[in-house]
Amino acid sequence: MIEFRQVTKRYDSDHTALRQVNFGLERGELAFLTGHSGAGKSTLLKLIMVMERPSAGEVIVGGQVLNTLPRRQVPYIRRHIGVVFQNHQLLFDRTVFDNVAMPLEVMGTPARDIGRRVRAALDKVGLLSKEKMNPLQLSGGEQQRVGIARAVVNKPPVLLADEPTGNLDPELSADIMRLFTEFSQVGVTVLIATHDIALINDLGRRTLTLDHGRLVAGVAGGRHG
Ligand SMILES: Nc1ncnc2c1ncn2[C@@H]1O[C@H](COP(=O)(O)OP(=O)(O)OP(=O)(O)O)[C@@H](O)[C@H]1O
Repeated sequence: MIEFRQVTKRYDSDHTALRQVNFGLERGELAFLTGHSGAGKSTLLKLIMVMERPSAGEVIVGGQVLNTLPRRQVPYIRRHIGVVFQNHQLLFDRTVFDNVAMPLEVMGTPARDIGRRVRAALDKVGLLSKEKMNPLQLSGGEQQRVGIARAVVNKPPVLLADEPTGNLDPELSADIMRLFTEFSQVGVTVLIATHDIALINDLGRRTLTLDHGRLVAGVAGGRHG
């Protein structure tokens, strides 16, 4: 579902963020992406989201080579990629329902489908009863779950998360990871960038480790230690 072939990303002559990175993630695979600050994790996620383009090599998502994708097609690719951020990026002047509905409204989904799909996503993350609330009235863990509902409301085949448990205690982090695992079980390819080694070791999933832009480990089923 996601494939990197000899991918190098150079921002300028002094900043090479990724060096000849190779890996592939299958449909329904859940993997972690880790490495020191500045190792290139965010850059790798941005290449998948087509927020950046590679300097060399190929990034392939869902069989589509993204390098040469015309700019006007970028929004269509992005619809297939749900993204969860550490700081939720929720709008605090809208209800929980309206926050989750946003991607569907952007896509022009008919109003009669929006209600059904938003409620299905909120139900999935256990927040159906809070749809009319303002995100500010929710706890940090609940806000993060609203962010996850918004990321999956249009059923993307790929889900990316950048430090999704950064501000949460271990119990809430485990809840969030359970959700990600459930999405992978229904075929979503999930890639989670994190510094949280405990989280990684708990799940015993494949870990892609970056070190100064190079992929140094990415063994299937490998544990990080
Ligand atoms: N827009 C940019 N222009 C120039 N250099 C950049 C740009 N974005 C990132 N870099 C550089 O690329 C390298 C990788 O950065 P990146 O943000 O991908 O790392 P990261 O692993 O996500 O770090 P962190 O864990 O701190 O978020 C760093 O040296 C960074 O300074």
